[in-house]
Amino acid sequence: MQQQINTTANNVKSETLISLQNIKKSYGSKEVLRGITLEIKKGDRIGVIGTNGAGKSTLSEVISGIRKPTSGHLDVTKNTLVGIQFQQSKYPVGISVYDLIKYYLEVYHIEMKKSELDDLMIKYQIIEFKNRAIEKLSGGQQQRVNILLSLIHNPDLVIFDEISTGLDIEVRQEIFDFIKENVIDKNKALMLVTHNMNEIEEMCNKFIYVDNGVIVEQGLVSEIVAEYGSVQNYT
Ligand SMILES: Nc1ncnc2c1ncn2[C@@H]1O[C@H](COP(=O)(O)OP(=O)(O)OP(=O)(O)O)[C@@H](O)[C@H]1O
Repeated sequence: MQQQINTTANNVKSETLISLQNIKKSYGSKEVLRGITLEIKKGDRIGVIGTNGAGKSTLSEVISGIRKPTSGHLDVTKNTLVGIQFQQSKYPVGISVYDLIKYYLEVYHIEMKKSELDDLMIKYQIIEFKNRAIEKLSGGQQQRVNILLSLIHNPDLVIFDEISTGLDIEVRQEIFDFIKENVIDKNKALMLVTHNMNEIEEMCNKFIYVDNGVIVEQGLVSEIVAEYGSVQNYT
C-alpha cells in the first residue's frame, strides 16, 4: 500500500494537529511500526512509554516528518510547526553552536535581537561554549543545544526523545521551567519519549504504551494516578 502524507486540513478535525492512521514503517525486511493510529491535538501532552526497541524513536521521527512511513496515512494540519529533539545530535560536523542557532533562526525567519539570543543561551547554559563545534561538546552540553533548537521556532508540537539524558539537576529544572512556560502554559502539544515515569507525571496529560510497533494501551495520566497512585507503579 502507498503511504500518503496530506498537508491539507480538509479531512482533519479542528484542534487536531497530526493524525496517523494505520502507520507502518519497515527498515528493510524488519517491520518496526506495525499499524499505529493516533491523533495529536492542541494541548495534548503525550508520554510515550515502551521497552527498548519498541519503535518509539521511529514513531517520533515519522510524526516529525523526518522519516517517511512505509504505508498508512499521516495528516498534518496546515501550518502546523513541529520541533524535535533527537536522542543523538545529527548536525553537520564542524559547525559551531552559534552558527547552528543562527542557521535555525534564518530558516524559520525568526527575528531575534542579540540580547534576546544571549539571554536564551544563558538560560540553557550554552553561552560559554557557543563558538565550539557541536561534536566537540559533552553529551549534556549537546543535549542543551538539541532542546533549544527543538523549541526555537515556537512549534505547535514539540517532541522530546529522552530529554533528561546528560542534564544535571539544576539545568534540567531551568529547561523544564522553560518548557512549562512556553509549551504547557500556552496549551501547545508535546510528545515525551521517556523511560522516566516521574517525567510523564510532571509533564504529560496522556500516555501511549508502545510494544513491538503497536500501541497496546493508551489513556489519561490522571486515570493511572487515580488507579495506581503514580505512573511509576503502573509499569
Ligand atoms: N535507521 C535504522 N535502520 C535500521 N533499523 C533501525 C533504524 N532505526 C531503528 N532501527 C531498529 O528499529 C527498532 C526500533 O528502534 P527505535 O529506536 O525506534 O526504538 P525505541 O523504542 O526508541 O528504542 P529505545 O528505547 O532503545 O530508544 C530497533 O530494533 C532498532 O534496531
